[in-house]
Amino acid sequence: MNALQVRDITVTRGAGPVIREVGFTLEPGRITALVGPNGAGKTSLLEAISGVLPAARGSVHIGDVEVTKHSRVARAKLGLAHIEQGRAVFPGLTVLENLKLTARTWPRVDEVLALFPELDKRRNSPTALLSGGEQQMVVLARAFAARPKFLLIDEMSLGLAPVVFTRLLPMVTRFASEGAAILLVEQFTHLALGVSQDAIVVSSGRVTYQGTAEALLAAPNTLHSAYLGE
Ligand SMILES: Nc1ncnc2c1ncn2[C@@H]1O[C@H](COP(=O)(O)OP(=O)(O)OP(=O)(O)O)[C@@H](O)[C@H]1O
Repeated sequence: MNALQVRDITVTRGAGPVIREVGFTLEPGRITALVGPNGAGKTSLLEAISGVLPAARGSVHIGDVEVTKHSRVARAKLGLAHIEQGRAVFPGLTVLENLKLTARTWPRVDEVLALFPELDKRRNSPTALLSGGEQQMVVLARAFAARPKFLLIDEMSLGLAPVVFTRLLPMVTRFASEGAAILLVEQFTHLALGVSQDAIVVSSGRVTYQGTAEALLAAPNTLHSAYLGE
C-alpha cells in the first residue's frame, strides 16, 4: 500500500499525554487538514509522525514499512518530509542554492521553479533579501524539490498576511495533484479546509471529528465546539 498510516498513536510530553490514541491514513493525491485550538497537540502529532518525537504507544507505517522506531532520516528516505513551524531558509544562500539542497536533479529544480514564478525571477538573489511570503515559498519549494510522497506542513502561514498565504495554497493543491499525500496544520482553518478533501479536528489531544472537509465546513458547530473545548 502506498499510504501513510498512523495507528492509535499516543504522544507524551512533560507531565502526560498530549496526543491520545489518534489514528488516520494519508492517501496519495489527497490533502488532509488537521485543525484544532492552540495546544491541542497538532505539532506534537506531526513530530511523532516524522520522528522528531517518539510515540509512547501506537505505530506509524509508511507503505508496508513500520517506521515507529525509525530515525527521522530513515523516514525521509521512505518519502516523508516535514515542514516544521517557523522553519527558516538559509538566508546567505540564493534561491537556487536553497533548492539544490534537496533536489536530486537540475530538471526537478526547474520544474519546481515553474510552479513559483516569483521565485524563478529571483533565482540568483540571496533569500535574506526576499519578503516573508517569498521566503515561505522557498521553504515550500525546497520541500517540493525533494519530491516527497508524504508531506507534513505545520503552520505555513505563520507571520504571513492571509492574502499572502492564500497565494501559497494553490501550490499545495498542485503538489497533491502530482500524487503527494499532504497533512496540513493551519491556523486559518477555513482556508485549509477549502483546499482539503479530508479533515481531522483535535482537541486536548483527542480526535473530535474525522471525515470530509466539505462536511466539516457545512457543520460549523462541530468546529466551534472543538475550539471551545465542549
Ligand atoms: N517542549 C515541550 N515540553 C513540554 N510540553 C510541551 C512542549 N511543547 C508543547 N508542549 C505541550 O504539549 C501540548 C501540545 O502542544 P502542541 O504544540 O503540540 O499543540 P498545537 O496544537 O500544535 O498548538 P499550537 O496551535 O499553539 O501550535 C501543549 O499542552 C503544550 O503546552
